[in-house]
Amino acid sequence: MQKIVAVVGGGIGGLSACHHLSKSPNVSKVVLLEGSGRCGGWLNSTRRDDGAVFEHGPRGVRPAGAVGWNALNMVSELGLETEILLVTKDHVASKNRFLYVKGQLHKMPSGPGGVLRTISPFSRPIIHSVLKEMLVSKGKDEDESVHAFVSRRLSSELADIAIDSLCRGVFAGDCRQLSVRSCFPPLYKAERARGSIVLGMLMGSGGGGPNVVPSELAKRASEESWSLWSLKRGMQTLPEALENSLRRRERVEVHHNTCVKSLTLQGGVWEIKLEDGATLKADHVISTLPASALASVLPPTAQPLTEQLRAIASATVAVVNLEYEGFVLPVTGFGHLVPSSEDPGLLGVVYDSVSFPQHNRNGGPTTRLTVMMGGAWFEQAFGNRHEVTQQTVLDRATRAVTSHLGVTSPPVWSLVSILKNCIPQYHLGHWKRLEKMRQYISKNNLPLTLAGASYDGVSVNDVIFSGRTAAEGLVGKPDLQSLNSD
Ligand SMILES: Cc1cc2nc3c(=O)[nH]c(=O)nc-3n(C[C@H](O)[C@H](O)[C@H](O)COP(=O)(O)OP(=O)(O)OC[C@H]3O[C@@H](n4cnc5c(N)ncnc54)[C@H](O)[C@@H]3O)c2cc1C
Ligand SMILES: C=CC1=C(C)c2cc3[nH]c(cc4nc(cc5[nH]c(cc1n2)c(C)c5CCC(=O)O)C(CCC(=O)O)=C4C)c(C)c3C=C
Repeated sequence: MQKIVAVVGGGIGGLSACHHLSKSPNVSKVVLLEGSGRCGGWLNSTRRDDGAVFEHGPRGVRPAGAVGWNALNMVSELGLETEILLVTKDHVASKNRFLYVKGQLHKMPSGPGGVLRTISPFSRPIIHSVLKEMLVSKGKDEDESVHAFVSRRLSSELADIAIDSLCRGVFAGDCRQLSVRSCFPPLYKAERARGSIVLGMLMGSGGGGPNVVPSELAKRASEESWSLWSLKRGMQTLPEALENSLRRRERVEVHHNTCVKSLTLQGGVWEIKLEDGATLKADHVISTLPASALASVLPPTAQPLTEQLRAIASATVAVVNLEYEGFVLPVTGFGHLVPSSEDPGLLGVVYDSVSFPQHNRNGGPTTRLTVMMGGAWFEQAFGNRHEVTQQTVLDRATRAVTSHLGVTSPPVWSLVSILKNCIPQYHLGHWKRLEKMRQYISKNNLPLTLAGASYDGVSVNDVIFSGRTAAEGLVGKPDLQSLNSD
């Protein structure tokens, strides 16, 4: 039977779901419902007339692994190969990543030399913890915080400084609350399978990952050792290209400014009420809304599900894009992260003009930086997120650039964005929550699939893959003949 499928939420997850649904002959209609005036969600780039590009959300995607290949395959299908900007593994932005500890920048140890020697801010060579790790017995708990896991297996110093910072630079979150099982599945699986992270990395943890056939572009990324990619006109180019491609398909409708107000199931069919009072029907809903937003539109009868959805927290991040005249940085690299013990409210600074100088304005040299603040510490740093002023946030960012990087000149351009609830927090027990929710959906035969950043990974790659998994779970994998059938 052919189905009408509604995809709710037009971020990169929803667009990816539609992209894959649109390849299937088993779907009679795909309707994408996006509440805001544009698709793309957190993929949001400001493009200035003078050629400068500033990212408010993601600024780089990793090309590695099956999910990395899958995203590059989509880039290739959209004909965006010539738009790619890349950073290779031998580029300074890949080699130099810094931590700001005790008022100073420290280059993160890399390569054999970095692991064998004592490198500040660490008090002993990392190799000590790595060798000891293989002798530490397996944990007994079904889940553990990232901090507890790393303290137990490696060292509390690595957990306090390096892992604390890493969790702030991926989840804007607190490693004492985040789950190792859900945030870093390869570490958890390595311990389960081999009793050691090191042995798991060396010998593999079994189970394998998803099977993705690499496109020529994905193969190129491996052969040329890319570590990160972006797009010439910014990451927003990707949702724009996806949306344009969907609009060319007869069976797909894309709606902006279409906020879903409620979902009610009647006789196995969803009735979707929109904020403007209109309703539409769908045989199946793929939700890529943040978990709490989905909870607020589901019917009261789905209370066991909404309770679990509401428990998936999210963090607010203040993002400040800054542009300076000339080259003002004392070091060169991807950027620096700040551990929570140093300054809880200041997550770190990305040196955008080092990784992607192509995004600098035309004409004279400039330095582009992004200061990220808040996250799990937002209220502690700024108070109520609805009341904080742009000036307060800007002042805090420019002060950090002065004290961390010695930049005394004022920025020539700046833009402040408060990204409310922008990044899900996979707290301890997240896996159990997912299991409960999916069991509830299956037991109650709800024609509903959960996709997007709230569940199985927050990276752009993970979210694109979640859209594909949701689509293929519903309509199966496409056969080659049905591709481009519209
Ligand atoms: C500051 C920042 C930096 C990041 N950096 C990176 C990075 O460098 N690399 C990387 O891989 N990832 C990065 N990420 C993560 C990644 O960008 C996100 O996890 C991903 O974009 C989330 O996509 P999504 O489709 O799941 O959700 P969203 O982008 O949140 O999309 C959900 C959509 O649903 C819509 N919506 C909400 N409610 C309704 C409703 N009721 N009805 C209809 N529509 C609704 C919203 O308007 C939105 O468009 C970053 C994220 C942030 C915030
Ligand atoms: C809201 C979440 C994020 C904040 C805040 C953030 C800040 C931040 N990140 C870096 C450095 C890197 N981030 C990288 C990838 C990456 N960043 C986020 C989210 C936030 N970053 C995500 C979800 C991802 C994807 C992770 C993945 O699994 O692919 C990377 C590249 C990855 C790598 O090669 O290690 C870097 C580098 C800084 C300096 C920073 C400052 C606050």
